[in-house]
Amino acid sequence: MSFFKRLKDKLIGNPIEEKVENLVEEPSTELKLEDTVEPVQQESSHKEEQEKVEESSASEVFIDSQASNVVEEEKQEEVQEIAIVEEPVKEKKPSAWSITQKFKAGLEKTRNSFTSKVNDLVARYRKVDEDFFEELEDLLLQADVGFETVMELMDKLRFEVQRKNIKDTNGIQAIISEKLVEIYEQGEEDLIELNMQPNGELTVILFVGVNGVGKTTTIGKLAHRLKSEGKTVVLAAGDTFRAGAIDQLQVWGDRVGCEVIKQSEGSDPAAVMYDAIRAAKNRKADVLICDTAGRLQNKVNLMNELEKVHRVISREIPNAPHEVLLALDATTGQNALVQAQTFKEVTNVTGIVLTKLDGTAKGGIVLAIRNKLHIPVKFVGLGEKMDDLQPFDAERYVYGLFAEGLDKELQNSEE
Ligand SMILES: Nc1nc2c(ncn2[C@@H]2O[C@H](COP(=O)(O)OP(=O)(O)OP(=O)(O)O)[C@@H](O)[C@H]2O)c(=O)[nH]1
Repeated sequence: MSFFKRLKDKLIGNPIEEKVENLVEEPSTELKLEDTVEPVQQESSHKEEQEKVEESSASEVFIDSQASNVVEEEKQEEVQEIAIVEEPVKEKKPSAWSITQKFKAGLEKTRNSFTSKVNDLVARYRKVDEDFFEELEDLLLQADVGFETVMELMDKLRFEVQRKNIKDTNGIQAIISEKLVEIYEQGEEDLIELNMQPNGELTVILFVGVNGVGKTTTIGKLAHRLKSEGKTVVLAAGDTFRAGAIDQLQVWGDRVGCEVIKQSEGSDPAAVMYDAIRAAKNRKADVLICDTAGRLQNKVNLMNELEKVHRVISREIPNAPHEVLLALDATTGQNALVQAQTFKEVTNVTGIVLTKLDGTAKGGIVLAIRNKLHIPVKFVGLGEKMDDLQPFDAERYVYGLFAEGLDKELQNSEE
């Protein structure tokens, strides 16, 4: 299958199949959205409306009107059918296209800065030559893509241009996109999924990262995501150091509808973890998400604290924590790489959550992180809303970088 056909399938999904899936899996969603007044669910309702708009704009571009009529009719039947079901279980799955739109919106700053410069370059040069490559190299470095990745990409581009005997700079964005996905995905496609425990066993996720990167917000968003998948989530307020951290997590717990296990400020985080594991097991929860303090100023303290927390958790549940997610703020650029290096030295980080990707024009940092640290970026923060935390997806990311340039290629790709 060609790159663009694969990209198209991924980005827009199959709207009709998605409707059928939602009908089978989540029969009570519409009732929940109409009948409840909780803030979380109101937000979901808003999200639904947004998705309808987004889906219809996707239809304009990619789906013929007949297919979208079928979807519309099915949707109406669905509302009538499910009005009699009472207990909501899961939220309706967002469509593939609505997730793609989130990446597009979240990467707007990067697109406006980096991609518009690429467009200028293409307009100025018209012909692919060494000077063109050199300027492109500079642009990629400015977008924080990282030296090694840029070099690898440039080698691949030169090779491809030669192989296909490409002379014209038009369409170079499409080739850059293809090569970026290739570089990102090489050899490590499966690592984006969270390591969830089977058979209803408790999954423990430990969050680490310095203060201010958006750790608490991310924990709240992840809890919301897991809850909307039908999981029971408990939160552990393990940041007992920063003033207000416990209350802030409690606010998120209330918003999302999760129990928060906490002690007073200044208490031992390991003791909080112990209580939290007991509580989560008693409640037969599926997931326990643990906040921790991010004191980077003193590496020895940080190491001791995380070691103790680890020890307590794995004494209660062998092999836990199942994930250690490092929250990094994308707007801090290269500094995020330095933080990651330090955390990597003190604990076994299994994945990165890159927050505030929507707030930077240097979204290339995703590629630098992957290349420098060899730790998968599992989630990206694409905005402040509850559902703006998305599993990282290389194809959607690349689409977010070159959306306008790629739309034409996608439309022309084989059906
Ligand atoms: N635009 C945007 N803002 C975000 C994102 N993630 C978090 N934020 C915002 O960043 C700010 C800081 O997030 P918090 O979770 O409160 O982080 P903190 O309390 O300063 O510190 P920690 O919890 O220790 O990281 C808040 O205003 C969040 O709404 C994101 O992905 N995009």
